[in-house]
Amino acid sequence: MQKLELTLAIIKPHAVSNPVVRTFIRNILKNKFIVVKTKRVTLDTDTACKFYEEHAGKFFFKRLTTFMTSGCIDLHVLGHVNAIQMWRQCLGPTSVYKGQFQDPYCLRGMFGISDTRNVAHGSDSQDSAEREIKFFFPEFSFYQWRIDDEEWFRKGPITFNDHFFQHVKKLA
Ligand SMILES: Nc1ncnc2c1ncn2[C@@H]1O[C@H](COP(=O)(O)OP(=O)(O)OP(=O)(O)O)[C@@H](O)[C@H]1O
Repeated sequence: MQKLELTLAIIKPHAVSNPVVRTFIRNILKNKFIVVKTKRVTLDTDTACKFYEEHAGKFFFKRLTTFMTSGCIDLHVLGHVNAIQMWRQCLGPTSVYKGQFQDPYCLRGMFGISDTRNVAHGSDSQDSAEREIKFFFPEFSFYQWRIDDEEWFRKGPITFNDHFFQHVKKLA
């Protein structure tokens, strides 16, 4: 049986505040992933700087942290056998301009405004997924999570097989 992989998706402020983009992303999440946990928060500057500390000193750091504190963000823990790569594939390249040329149907290609306002974040490895999920969901237990029961996440057609759900039940 394949192991369930988790990743952290952050929907950035300009995407959360746009109902069309928000609904589009929500449909992707509910059709392609199991949404394990979700919450909406507004970051303060200290938290944003800590989350992006690996970029401290880079020319875009101030711009990035100011943007990330400018409105609500949506945090989602996503599950799939290949969650990290799949979500990053949905996002497309960091550079919106590259996205528009390489894969015009990726989220950043379609809805990105600039390299900073590039729609959403996705963990880039299993280690960073674990660190980032714990950062925003300190209470999260990797062995005792449950499938989020928000109505709009439950409605969608989820196309996972029985083995997958048995595995999910065992973990929950
Ligand atoms: N050259 C740049 N100019 C402006 N903003 C940038 C630039 N490079 C990165 N950023 C911002 O910093 C964030 C983190 O950068 P990183 O290099 O980790 O990109 P990523 O791994 O593609 O994106 P993310 O970590 O957000 O999923 C990017 O999502 C983007 O908002």
